[in-house]
Amino acid sequence: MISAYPGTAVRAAEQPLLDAGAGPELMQKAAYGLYRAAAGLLLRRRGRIYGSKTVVLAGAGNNGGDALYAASRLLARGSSSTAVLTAEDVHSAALAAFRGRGGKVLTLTEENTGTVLALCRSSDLVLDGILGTGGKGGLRAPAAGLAVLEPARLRRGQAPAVVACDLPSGISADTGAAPGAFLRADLTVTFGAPKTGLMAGPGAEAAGQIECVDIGLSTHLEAPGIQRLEAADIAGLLTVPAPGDHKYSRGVLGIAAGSAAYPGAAVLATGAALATGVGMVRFLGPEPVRRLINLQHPEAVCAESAVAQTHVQAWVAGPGAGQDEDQRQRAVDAMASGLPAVIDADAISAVVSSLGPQVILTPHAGELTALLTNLGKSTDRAAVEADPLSHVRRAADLTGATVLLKGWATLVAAPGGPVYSQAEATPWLATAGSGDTLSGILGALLATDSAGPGGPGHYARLAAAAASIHGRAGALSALEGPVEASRLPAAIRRVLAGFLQS
Ligand SMILES: NC(=O)C1=CN([C@@H]2O[C@H](COP(=O)(O)OP(=O)(O)OC[C@H]3O[C@@H](n4cnc5c(N)ncnc54)[C@H](OP(=O)(O)O)[C@@H]3O)[C@@H](O)[C@H]2O)[C@@H](O)CC1
Ligand SMILES: Nc1ncnc2c1ncn2[C@@H]1O[C@H](COP(=O)(O)OP(=O)(O)O)[C@@H](O)[C@H]1O
Ligand SMILES: [K+]
Repeated sequence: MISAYPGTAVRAAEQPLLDAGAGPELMQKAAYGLYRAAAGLLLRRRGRIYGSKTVVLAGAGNNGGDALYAASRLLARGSSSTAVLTAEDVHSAALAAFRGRGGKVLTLTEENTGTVLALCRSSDLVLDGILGTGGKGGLRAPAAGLAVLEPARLRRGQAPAVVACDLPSGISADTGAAPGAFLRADLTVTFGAPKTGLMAGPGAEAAGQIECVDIGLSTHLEAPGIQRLEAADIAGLLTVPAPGDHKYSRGVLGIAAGSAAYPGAAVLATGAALATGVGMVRFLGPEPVRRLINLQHPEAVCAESAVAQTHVQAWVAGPGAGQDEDQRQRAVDAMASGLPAVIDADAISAVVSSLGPQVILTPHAGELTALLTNLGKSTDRAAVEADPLSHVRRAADLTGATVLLKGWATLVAAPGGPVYSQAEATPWLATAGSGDTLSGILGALLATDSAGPGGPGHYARLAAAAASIHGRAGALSALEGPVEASRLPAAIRRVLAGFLQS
């Protein structure tokens, strides 16, 4: 499990160490970690550090100091380096060390921004030390003019590797929101602990890969703001059938999905649930959808009954339900049943407040916007996308349900906390029907959950595990070309086989 902390909490944890005079030592530890990561990247990209070209973007604070000290170490290994100062005063000792190793220095102005961008683009590595946890708002001029710099991962052809020092400059270390211009990185080397701003919203997209350098803060940190499940955590959440099990004891999942208008969503949710592994799927829906389900999945047991007459351990309701009134009623009944229930897509419009954490809402940003607006907290999609962490927390607190907000980094908030973030996905998953398969995966995890409620955040953990399995399946599928939702179940089976063998 990876634990992330708001920038403000990390600064508070640093304070006793700073008061004890350990500031310079902490900075040297941070700079050494940054240098090691940057040197590793240079070695992977060009085989050696000697002869490489680096640019350090250095702002007024300690973030600039870290980056300048790291670049000094690269200078000592034969890299040529230019420091571009984005503020009048930068960390004087670090700048002196950089100059002492033969680094060149220039000051950024609006007039020379074009030249500096060209210098960055022709270099091997750019170290972003403009702003760290002390940043307020987006990048200001003239540094804002550097926000157009694209890191290598977003550009085919020649581009520098961009390494962010502690966090991408211009991103809120607490929320991941981008109040204005910000820089994107290939790799973020963060100090003390990952910041929550690296795991949500624009911050998660801007960070690229995340590497954490231990500078000895862990004993000073309290409750994390965001957690991220790793492979071992997910493997521990999966229920494997025991020798004495039968199909009913393994867990039966009820799926109320699809409509005459959108039958395919029901097939995708059912296929993903079966691939994740359940004792049985009981499918409820109109006759043409049932026929299609049975053609694709003969093992699904189909009926047109109501939720109250259907004995299951968990529900999925909503994918492809469209305006079908019977499916809408089934979603309402599933939410009221007290059983774990995934409420997706069109069924999210039937959500009221006073739900329990066993109800898991799975909106994308547009659906979350509509949900919050229906609950009297009017917002718009741009605001949700700019700061998804605050919005997903608000939705969980308002409804009492667990809320999974889909995106590049999928966030899951339990009412009152905790929050999980999973970012194993690929943008190739942004394809119609892919969300329906996520519902099926999560439904299967809920139906087969042998651990039961198990304390606050239990359902959020299962939802985070489902998002991770979905993301990994998407990434695996994308290795063979563009992702088709109907091919995800095969990839889900491979991902799960990997977890179960480990
Ligand atoms: N403390 C420790 O123990 C350790 C800390 N470490 C490192 O220190 C970093 C935090 O350092 P920091 O506190 O100096 O803040 P930092 O983000 O570098 O810059 C603040 C300066 O920027 C300015 N500024 C603010 N917003 C701005 C904007 N939008 N656009 C332009 N300027 C803006 C602001 O000026 P002001 O806004 O107040 O006028 C102020 O001058 C942390 O991320 C980590 O890298 C490591 O070495 C490990 C040990
Ligand atoms: N840019 C992206 N990068 C990674 N995953 C994404 C991206 N955009 C969307 N996804 C994922 O794709 C899925 C899309 O779900 P959704 O919009 O509900 O699709 P549908 O309703 O068509 O099934 C979600 O799991 C989401 O997290
Ligand atoms: K930075």
